[in-house]
Amino acid sequence: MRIAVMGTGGMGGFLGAKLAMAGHEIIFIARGPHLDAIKKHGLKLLSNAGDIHIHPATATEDTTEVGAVDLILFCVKLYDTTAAVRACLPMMGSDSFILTLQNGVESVDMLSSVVGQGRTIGGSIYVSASIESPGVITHSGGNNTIRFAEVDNQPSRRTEILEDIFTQAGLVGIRAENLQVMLWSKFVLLSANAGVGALTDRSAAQMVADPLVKPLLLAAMQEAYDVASAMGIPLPEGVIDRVLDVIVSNGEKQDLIASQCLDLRKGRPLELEWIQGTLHRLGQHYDIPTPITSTCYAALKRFASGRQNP
Ligand SMILES: NC(=O)C1=CN([C@@H]2O[C@H](COP(=O)(O)OP(=O)(O)OC[C@H]3O[C@@H](n4cnc5c(N)ncnc54)[C@H](OP(=O)(O)O)[C@@H]3O)[C@@H](O)[C@H]2O)C=CC1
Ligand SMILES: CC(C)(CO)C(=O)C(=O)O
Repeated sequence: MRIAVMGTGGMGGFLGAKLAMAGHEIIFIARGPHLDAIKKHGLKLLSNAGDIHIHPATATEDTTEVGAVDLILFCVKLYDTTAAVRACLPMMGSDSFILTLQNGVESVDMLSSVVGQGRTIGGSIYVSASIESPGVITHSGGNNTIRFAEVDNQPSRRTEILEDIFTQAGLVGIRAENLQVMLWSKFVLLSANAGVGALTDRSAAQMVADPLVKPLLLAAMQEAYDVASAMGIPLPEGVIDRVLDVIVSNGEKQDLIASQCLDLRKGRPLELEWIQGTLHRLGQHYDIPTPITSTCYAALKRFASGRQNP
């Protein structure tokens, strides 16, 4: 397949490298020194599961020179969404579709408002990956599972294709039965991990192992669960236990550290508005108290635009 990776960072670099190894034609959309390094030296993925070096790698910032692709993996930070989705338009032919792997629960709607309904599939992924240095991605943990669903929740040729390409690339691609349940199940993990993790500077497994922090993590997960329930999203009852299983079974070496925690350490902008901000606002709207989430939101807000000297 001809696949464009819009945003070759932690997530896009990880997935793009895996799919390139499986034989797909990957066009890495990147910018700045990272783009220069990929053009010169290729893209390196450093991972406990085995390092990969894609060299030469096709990379560009200019999406008008790419032509139509079959699939776009949408992997930019939420604050870059509007500009990046507009830049996807020149790469979209009549059958092209987008799989968004952005965190949060609003990405599909944000993309659809630009590319039109029915072009975007929602996805969620349970891995930790980040840009180590220009041209180099580190994959530090997670279970390599990617779930995805059409907006109407129906199986489709497109979800079959995604199952095939991810599985052939050594990942686990699973069609979810319900988009909102899929997104909110991850949001239960993400909002707690990203909020309490960034405030305490800890990975998920470290928080679970700390008797002072674990109750905060669990309370934050419960808040997301309660907001979802108030919205009528039927999350399975044992979802928090399942999330804890994912965290604990990964162990220290394959630990899930929140990308927001890594971004805070590096002084980068945060996705706070679409994670803690969204949950805080929904809690207020549905009259569900979210004290842990709202505290994280308030405390992290001054770092949301990034810091000059981290
Ligand atoms: N990293 C992770 O472990 C996980 C991340 N996610 C989600 O995936 C999404 C991506 O996160 P992550 O991979 O961490 O982000 P990164 O910041 O690592 O990567 C995004 C990359 O896209 C580049 N970019 C942004 N806009 C453009 C553009 N218009 N043209 C070219 N390049 C562009 C950025 O460049 P620049 O640096 O110059 O801004 C950056 O290199 C987020 O929503 C995140 O929450 C989900 C699961 C896990
Ligand atoms: C690591 C993980 C899976 C959960 O926090 C994530 O999606 C993120 O932090 O971006």
